[in-house]
Amino acid sequence: MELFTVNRYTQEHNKSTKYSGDANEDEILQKLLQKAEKRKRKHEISEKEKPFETVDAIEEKDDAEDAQGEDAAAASQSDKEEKPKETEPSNDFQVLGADASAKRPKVEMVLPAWLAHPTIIEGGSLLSTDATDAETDETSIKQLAYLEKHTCSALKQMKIERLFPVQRAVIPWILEAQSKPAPFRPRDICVSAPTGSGKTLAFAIPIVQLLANRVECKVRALVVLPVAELALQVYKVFSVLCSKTELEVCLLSKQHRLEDEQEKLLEQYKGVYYSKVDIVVTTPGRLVDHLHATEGFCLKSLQFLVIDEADRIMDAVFQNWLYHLDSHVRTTADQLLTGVQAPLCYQELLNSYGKQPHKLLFSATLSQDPEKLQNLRLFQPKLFTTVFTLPVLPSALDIAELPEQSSQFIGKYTTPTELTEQYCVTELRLKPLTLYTMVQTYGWKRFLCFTNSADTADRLAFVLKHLFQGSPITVEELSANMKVGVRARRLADFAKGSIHGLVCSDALARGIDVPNVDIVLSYEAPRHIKTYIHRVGRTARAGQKGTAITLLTEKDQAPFKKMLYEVGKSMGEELTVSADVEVEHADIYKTALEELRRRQEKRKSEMKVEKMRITRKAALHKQLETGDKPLTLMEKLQVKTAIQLLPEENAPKEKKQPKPRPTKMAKPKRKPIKK
Ligand SMILES: Nc1ncnc2c1ncn2[C@@H]1O[C@H](COP(=O)(O)OP(=O)(O)OP(=O)(O)O)[C@@H](O)[C@H]1O
Repeated sequence: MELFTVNRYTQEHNKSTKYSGDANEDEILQKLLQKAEKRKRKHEISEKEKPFETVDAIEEKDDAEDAQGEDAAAASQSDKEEKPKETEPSNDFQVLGADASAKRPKVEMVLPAWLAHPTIIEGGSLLSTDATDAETDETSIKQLAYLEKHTCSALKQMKIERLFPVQRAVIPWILEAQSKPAPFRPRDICVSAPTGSGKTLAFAIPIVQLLANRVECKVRALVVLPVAELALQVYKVFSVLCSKTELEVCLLSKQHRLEDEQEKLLEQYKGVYYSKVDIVVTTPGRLVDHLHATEGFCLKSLQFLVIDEADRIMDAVFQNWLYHLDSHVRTTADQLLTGVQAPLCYQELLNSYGKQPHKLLFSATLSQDPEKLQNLRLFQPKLFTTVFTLPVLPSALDIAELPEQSSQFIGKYTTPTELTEQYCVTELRLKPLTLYTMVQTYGWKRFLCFTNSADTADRLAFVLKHLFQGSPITVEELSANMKVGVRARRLADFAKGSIHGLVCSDALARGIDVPNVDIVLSYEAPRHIKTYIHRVGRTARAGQKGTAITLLTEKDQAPFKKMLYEVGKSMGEELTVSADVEVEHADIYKTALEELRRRQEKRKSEMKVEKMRITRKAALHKQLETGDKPLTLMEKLQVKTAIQLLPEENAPKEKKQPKPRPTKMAKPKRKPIKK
């Protein structure tokens, strides 16, 4: 600072020799601050463009103030006094367009009444532990008059004796809403309940009961889930419920061939297509495939549209599936799924009665954003959510502000009461070793470990496999990079117990119901609270106890704490790992890391070669397609480089190369129906 002062203000310094160096510095600083303040105020005033107070007038005023005293504190004080005036609402008429950049008072978000005032799903623990409760158990399926015999017998087959709170709230409501005569159309519902609280049965039971007495087989219920694994899980639940009725359920997902699914969906008789199924469980992508490619796939009789993990499906575009579905569902111009909302006029209600599906949305992290929900054009929506009280005392935290709750419903992100949350602070470079040490120390036999990306999952699984070599613990990877079939096998092995730990990417964090997961580890702190809620929700399901542990670096701690705090959660207890144990395993860790480095290098060079091969093939392909047309200079160069990189390969045999067949949209193969 002294250097700066001497160089820039030598003259002043020489004149005012009576001041010490420090005092001079202070004075200059003060002047600079005042100048900055002046400039800032000038800017603010010019922005506001007050009609009766020009910038010059303000400058004069400032000068006068300066003359009164050089004290910067006083200047800032006067500034502070002026500020409230700026935010005071003016009673004057506002000239449109003249005040566009002026600061306006903050507008508070106001939720629609149905979101702000939900129906609360009461009920604490999912498991009945009370002895007296067991004797006079009103929740027992035998006591619930609204459950049909076939449902009770299916539930028994699933070893379910009581209904969970979300099921007790939602099932009778849907059954009653559907029993109303025309033109009373049931209100669409959104259900927000914790992970593992039994949401699947909450929509599956009423749908099966309401469709059980149908005469003609038509697609009357469509259940949409974000990933194939989830669709399979929900399909299994429907299959058991439908097995006691005449209803047919079908799974449409990328796990099967399109042609096989078409066979299962429809049959043709005298040129007319007939549906072979009543309930379709699918993913958005596969649904769009069938809407385009399956002739005769008709959704005009759709009575129920269930969107499970609704926030995930609404967040992603998924080939604009809702738009495609809309055109298949509507029968008249007004009955749009995504377009005009059905009017409340009696005659129009009567006309549209029974022609629009009853929409049922389910999620553990349902979006509060009315704009997103707007896309679905919900009819008079109703929200069911679980009771949720803020468990964190504000005094226990160093974060100053309480989360804003005014006019917002709380309970958006709820976790099961049986879940214990913990965290462990470690160094970034030691994370795999810490994880390994924890598994060894606590003897975990069924754990899931989530990473923020599929690549990290791959690398971590590799290191852990090396670390666990020779021990009875088996660890495998399960990520979106793998084929659906392999993922299914891994999950089955984990469920059987032949794999003890799965290292997963977040693609599988949602909805997957693997029984008896003891521990969910977050190897990396999740970036979003929703991800955290779904990850930890893989344990403590259906009333069982479970623990979630997050590995954090020093840097991760504050943002993670803030993220949890914003939804009224705390980080829980800290778990520590002995440094001695880490030191003990340092050698094998080092070897594992070296192995990983070697593998990564090998992969990198393999990828490079592969890239070149693809480039060369693409260039050759183009040459064949364009016939006599010569290659561009860039294409020639690409081919040349690729050939240089692959000396072992012979020169391309262009003429012998089969011409690639033009890709065609798959056409349904149908067997002729015997008369
Ligand atoms: N009434 C019940 N009694 C006992 N177990 C039940 C009951 N209802 C559901 N379950 C079991 O609870 C587990 C979780 O159910 P389900 O998958 O429907 O939860 P979910 O709320 O959809 O969870 P997520 O939000 O993670 O998808 C399943 O294994 C299911 O079989």
